[in-house]
Amino acid sequence: MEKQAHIQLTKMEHVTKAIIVGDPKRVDTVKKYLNSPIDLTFNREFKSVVGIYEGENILVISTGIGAPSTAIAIEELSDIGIETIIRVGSCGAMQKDIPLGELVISTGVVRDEGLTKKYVPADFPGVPTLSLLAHAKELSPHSHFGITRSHDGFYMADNAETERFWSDFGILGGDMETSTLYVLGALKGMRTLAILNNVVLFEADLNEGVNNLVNEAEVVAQGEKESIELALKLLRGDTHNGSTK
Ligand SMILES: O=P(O)(O)O[C@H]1O[C@H](CO)[C@@H](O)[C@H]1O
Ligand SMILES: O=c1cc[nH]c(=O)[nH]1
Repeated sequence: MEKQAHIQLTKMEHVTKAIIVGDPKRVDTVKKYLNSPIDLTFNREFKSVVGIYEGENILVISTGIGAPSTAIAIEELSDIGIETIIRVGSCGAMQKDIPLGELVISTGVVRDEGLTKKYVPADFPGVPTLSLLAHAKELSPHSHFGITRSHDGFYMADNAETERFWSDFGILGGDMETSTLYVLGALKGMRTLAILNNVVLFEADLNEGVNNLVNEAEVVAQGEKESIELALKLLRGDTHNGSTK
């Protein structure tokens, strides 16, 4: 099998489970939790490592920011035999009562980005795999479970207004990749879940929050740690026996 054009990976024996992250730097953070990790590739925004967590082979790969590069990663991961993907991402809270460093687990997603509509109309729901979601609730009952929104950017003039609009419907948090994961995952028969670490308080300064993440400020670093540990436990317990749901 030839290498996939962007992720530059080919099928690996007994590797069917993956963690995706936005930031290539987070791949190295997840790597610390794996036994016998092997650096694979770093092409464009797609950095990858494979290693073992409690006997399970786990591929970790970055997607970069946003729907297009995430869709490319998911397509190519599907082509190399990945069946289960958990996103370990960051988000901005869209409700006042979600503190920094707490986890938002997306039970469904508003598809407010452009890319997935090129695959399937907006009426198609963006939802995770029920068994992964139920297991996450069991392992992390204190996390915030609810609907999230994926978007295409922050710097539009009406961004604050748009966020308030969606917040009023009870949306918990915003990111840029979950809808792509859920929609493409469903279309491709993959098993998916998104776990998001809150790095920006609702209506607070985006720069400050995202800089906290970049600088590994303690409160968001703790959330990142929890999200990684939860994803690994879920992947470890994910016994799908060839079934996609
Ligand atoms: O931290 P990651 O996983 O990249 O997730 C969030 O952070 C980026 C924006 O700062 C977007 O990719 C958004 O989805
Ligand atoms: O506010 C935020 C922070 C991270 N990622 C987002 O998409 N939004």
